[in-house]
Amino acid sequence: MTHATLQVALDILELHRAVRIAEEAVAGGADWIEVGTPLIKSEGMAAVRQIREAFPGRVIVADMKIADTGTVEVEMAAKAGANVVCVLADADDTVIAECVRAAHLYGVRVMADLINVADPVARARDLASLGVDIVNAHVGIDQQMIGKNSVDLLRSLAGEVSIPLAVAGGLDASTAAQAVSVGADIVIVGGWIVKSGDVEGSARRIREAIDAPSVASPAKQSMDEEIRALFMQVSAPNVTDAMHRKGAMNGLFPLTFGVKAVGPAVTVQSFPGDWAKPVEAIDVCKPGDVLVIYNAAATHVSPWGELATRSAINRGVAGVIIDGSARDVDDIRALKFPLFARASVPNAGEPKGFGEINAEIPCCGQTVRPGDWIVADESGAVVVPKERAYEVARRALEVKKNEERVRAEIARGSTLAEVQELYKWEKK
Ligand SMILES: O=C(CO)[C@H](O)[C@H](O)COP(=O)(O)O
Repeated sequence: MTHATLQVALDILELHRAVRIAEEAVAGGADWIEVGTPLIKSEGMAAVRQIREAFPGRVIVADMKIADTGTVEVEMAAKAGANVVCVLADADDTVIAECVRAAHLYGVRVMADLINVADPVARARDLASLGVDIVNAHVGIDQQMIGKNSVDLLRSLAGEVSIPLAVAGGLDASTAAQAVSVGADIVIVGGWIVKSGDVEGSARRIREAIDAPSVASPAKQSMDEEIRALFMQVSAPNVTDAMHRKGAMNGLFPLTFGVKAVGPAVTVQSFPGDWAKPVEAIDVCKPGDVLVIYNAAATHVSPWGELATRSAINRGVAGVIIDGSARDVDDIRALKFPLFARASVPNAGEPKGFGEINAEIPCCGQTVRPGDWIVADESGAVVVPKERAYEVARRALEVKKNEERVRAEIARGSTLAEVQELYKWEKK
């Protein structure tokens, strides 16, 4: 049976939480405990000391990401109780050599992190000859958000060096198993375990996956399918959080409930009382599109109602957003169609035909271009520029994951201020 080492990366800021999370991860089957870079930056070597004290028999990894002064940094981590110390593979050879010398003096190992290295295979060979003990095929969190993949990086290294290979970056149970089948000796998992609402269960699922790796690879999706699948897993608030609190439409309300609209925008520029372009635009939509209608914020007349909704359902339209009003709301609710507007009003106006389909439009304080992504739920609607849709969707999922563990800790009786140490982190 394969036995890869499972290293849990404590990538969190609060030390008191890190200890508990590590206990749960170890109970779920984690072997090594990594004091993650964010924890080291937040708490310093005290974090390494405390984790060492709490886990006397475990291998402790200090993810120092050393870039300079190799001796000093390896020494401080080793003296605090680390068994493995991480250096940036991109650091100068003099730094690597100093790390290796200091590691030998203190009886610890050096792991080199290949994050952002231009030629990972050549650099991994150099590192092995400089005396590094482990190389880590690591794709960083920001790089993951644009689709870079640590298993691909690991694959390129397999068989190229004789020292152990670690892998890190966005791994879950399925990709951890793939990593082991590609040749990983050490599987490093952060977010998927430590941000989970059930840390022990998540660690156990990874443990089981890497102990009996299956090589089945998931069916390939198109980029749009992937973006939609990601956005369907998150909420509109997760999305605006992922965009640094941007993108939300103001003054818009859900007129139907318990439904969500996700999809690329088909836009409509229209005028109050003129419902021709909004209705014609239904026939321009592809299944899964969201119709976004600028109707000059009018609240005295509606360009949308039940018959338009039934037509939109026939076309597979994912939802409608109106900077203006809608009517027949009772019928539309019964149809469970996602509809968002400023107001409801019974007047319909006339189909005159002014306006434009698929032009850039203003909508509730945002600019929407055809193809920009819309995520709308009962909290409201967010527009995501099409160029950043994949990245924002990935980041929104991270936001959601971050909330899972916090939610679990609140369920155990903590408050949000306690969990996040709000007072400590107030801006000074
Ligand atoms: O070193 C790191 C970030 O720089 C992380 O520890 C590593 O990427 C693992 O975390 P995750 O599984 O969340 O990607």
